[in-house]
Amino acid sequence: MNPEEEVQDPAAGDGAQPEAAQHCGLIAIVGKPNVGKSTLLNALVGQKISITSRKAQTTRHRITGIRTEGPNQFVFADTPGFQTRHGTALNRSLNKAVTGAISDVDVVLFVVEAGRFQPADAQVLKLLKPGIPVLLVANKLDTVHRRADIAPWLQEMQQRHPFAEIVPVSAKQPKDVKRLMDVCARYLPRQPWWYGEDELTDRSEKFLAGEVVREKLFRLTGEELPYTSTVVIDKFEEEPSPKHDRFVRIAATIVVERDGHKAIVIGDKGERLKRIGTEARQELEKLMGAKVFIELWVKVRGGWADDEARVKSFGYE
Ligand SMILES: Nc1nc2c(ncn2[C@@H]2O[C@H](COP(=O)(O)OP(=O)(O)OP(=O)(O)O)[C@@H](O)[C@H]2O)c(=O)[nH]1
Repeated sequence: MNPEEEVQDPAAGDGAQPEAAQHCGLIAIVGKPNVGKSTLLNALVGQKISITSRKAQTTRHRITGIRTEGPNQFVFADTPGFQTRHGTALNRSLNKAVTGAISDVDVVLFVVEAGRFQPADAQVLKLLKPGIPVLLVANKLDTVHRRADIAPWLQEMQQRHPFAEIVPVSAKQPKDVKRLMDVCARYLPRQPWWYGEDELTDRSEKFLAGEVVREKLFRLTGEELPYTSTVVIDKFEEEPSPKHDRFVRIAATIVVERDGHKAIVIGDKGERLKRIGTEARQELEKLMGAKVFIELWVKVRGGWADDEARVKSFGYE
């Protein structure tokens, strides 16, 4: 063949699959807060994409992670934990994001804690539409000490919903995650990939910057800070630099509800805020392959979770 005639498929990459053999589909991950959705997504994608934390409600946005392996491209939609105590504008916005994420997908992973089924789980299950296959992912299997206890529970779950399959896993066990991937692969329609083979997320670096700062904020303040605290990226600019291939300047504001929360974030002589900044910078430098300069501010905005317009202005639809 004349080399000039050779046509490269941009989505295919090296050693790629011919388009005709490609499978690709959208997989939604749903479940009540804290069941391990983000941990599972990160394990499925093979790299940290969504932000995890011990605190419930840390995932507020729909985040997609992408994994391409062999002929299969898995496109994952993470969803915010379903908040059952309704009321504030923030919670209404979270619930809307959950319902939005589960329509129009090829398969739903409904994540629960193995051996448990609580009213909040039932509420999420009620949102699932007929017609889309639902896999029951019974996570945190490692916390079930007597495996025999799980059999009656599995039977009970089969009564609750016509699950396409039940997959007990521990999101922290690579072999379980691989098994779950193999199950998911069966639900991907045969169609050309939507993304390049190496792409991991369609979120912008600016979005990831906000998520990384938020993760550090929650990790370093422990249980002291309510989840209504948030992070707004005010500036995200790439600047020319004589010393670095890439140099990115970021300014972010941590928005809290009370003066007392502001003091917690700042810490003794500003130590905590400084650590949040340093840890966020180090992680972003790795993620983006760039030198990063980050400046953090803390502002008090009382009751913002109750104010619909303000919730929108912070990027929650
Ligand atoms: N023992 C054990 N812990 C797990 C497992 N999967 C997740 N966890 C832990 O469960 C907690 C919650 O995990 P997340 O992944 O943040 O949960 P989430 O469902 O995304 O939570 P929201 O963001 O609140 O909706 C974290 O402390 C995880 O380390 C698992 O398989 N076994």
